[in-house]
Amino acid sequence: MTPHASPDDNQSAPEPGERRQVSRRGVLGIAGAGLVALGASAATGYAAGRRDPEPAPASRSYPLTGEHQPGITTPAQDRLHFATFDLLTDDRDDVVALLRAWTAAADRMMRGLPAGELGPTSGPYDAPPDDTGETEDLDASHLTITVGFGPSFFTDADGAPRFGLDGRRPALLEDLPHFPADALEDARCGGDIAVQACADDPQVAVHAIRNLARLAFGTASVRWSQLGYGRTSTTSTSQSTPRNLFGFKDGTANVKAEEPEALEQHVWVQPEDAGRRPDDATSSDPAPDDAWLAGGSYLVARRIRMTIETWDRSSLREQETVTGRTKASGAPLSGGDEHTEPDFSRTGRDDVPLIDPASHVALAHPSANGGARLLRRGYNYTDGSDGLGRLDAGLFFLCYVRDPARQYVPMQNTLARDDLMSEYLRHTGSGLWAVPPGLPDGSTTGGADGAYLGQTLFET
Ligand SMILES: C=CC1=C(C)c2cc3[nH]c(cc4nc(cc5[nH]c(cc1n2)c(C)c5CCC(=O)O)C(CCC(=O)O)=C4C)c(C)c3C=C
Ligand SMILES: [Fe+2]
Repeated sequence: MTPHASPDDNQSAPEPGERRQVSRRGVLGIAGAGLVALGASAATGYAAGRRDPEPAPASRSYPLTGEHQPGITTPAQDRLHFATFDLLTDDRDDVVALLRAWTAAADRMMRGLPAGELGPTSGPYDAPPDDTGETEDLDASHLTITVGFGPSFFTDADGAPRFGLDGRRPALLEDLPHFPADALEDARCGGDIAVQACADDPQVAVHAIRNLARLAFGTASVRWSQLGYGRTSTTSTSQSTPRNLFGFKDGTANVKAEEPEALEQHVWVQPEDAGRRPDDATSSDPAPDDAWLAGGSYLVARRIRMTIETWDRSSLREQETVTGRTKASGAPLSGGDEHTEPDFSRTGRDDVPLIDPASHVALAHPSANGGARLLRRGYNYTDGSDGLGRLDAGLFFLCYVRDPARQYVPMQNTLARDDLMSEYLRHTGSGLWAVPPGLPDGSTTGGADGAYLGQTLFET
């Protein structure tokens, strides 16, 4: 489906949990029929009593509610707009009001509705519209919005608590350590709040972030953002494996939605994790009061530039050795097909291992990481060229884990130190956020009583 194709041109069959829906304009057309009868006209400058449409039956739409936030195990969509925000206020009530407003808007946009109740053209003529309008003729396009809180959300630069959240910061939510060869740019790191918007239409993903930024005006501002295309992972067995910009299948051995035990073990923060400190913690501080995160997860983002031109001049043999898999089918070099488990003990001529022990797959495999796995959800990115005619392109690596200190940090240390692939990579952006659980099924959003993302942090 092209970005502006008719919503009837569904790109994919409905997924489990999907709703059927018409486009925003279609939904509003139904609601707006009454407006015509009332003689209402946007040109007169009045929004004459538009009803908030019923929860729209949707195609290509996922619900915001559920035990976990959407956008984690949801089948990875093809487009990403990721943004981080810094809060401009010291007032806890302002933060809660922002989270309420964002939740209501996210709920609406994920249903394929405008961000606000009036929409782009039916509000007061002399006020800014409560939706920016560029998705008027588009459906929900599988939009998911996922929100996380960074270390700086909880504590300021001097370590003092913010927003009355004393003791509420999970001990595992620390700035990531420096890794060998990191080339991080400050303007692509951190942020009090991260928002991941994924959709199958780039205009829908960008619209979501744009409207959340508009709603945040005066309370939070965008710190940095990243567009991504071409998912580089599969989060469901129903999906085919895509390719990254090195041309290799990426996402084969990912944790998938159909592995409930693996998700509990590797992705979802468990109730018994409350109060946990990293294994190397020496602090005598009291255990954190972080039971609010149960059912949530941790999100790691890394903007990884690939030195494409160097890669493109390397031989196929070198590319496959570095990766540990074949370029054609994605099968491990030890044999079999894409989904065959790698056999690291298998040797070839002169007893040399068929999979190089320093290959990416050998070093990222659970057997080299104490059994740790990640739920990867990355995207390709291309941000034009640098001043030297080289593509500024790579992988915007996103992963969700239950414990960043035990899962991501040691793996990244190993890869940065020993991975043959690291010669072709440069990490330029980074961040870690705690992603609160989802909204209970059946919750309503909006208004003073509505449920909101992060409610367990502020109200339990
Ligand atoms: C710290 C974690 C990881 C980073 C950073 C990372 C970067 C990165 N990866 C590729 C390409 C591939 N990765 C593959 C597998 C794979 N990668 C990680 C972790 C990180 N990758 C894991 C945990 C795994 C799975 C290992 C396993 O269980 O076997 C693959 C193989 C196909 C697959 O299973 O997905 C490729 C290809 C790039 C290009 C890259 C940075 C730009
Ligand atoms: Fe990888």
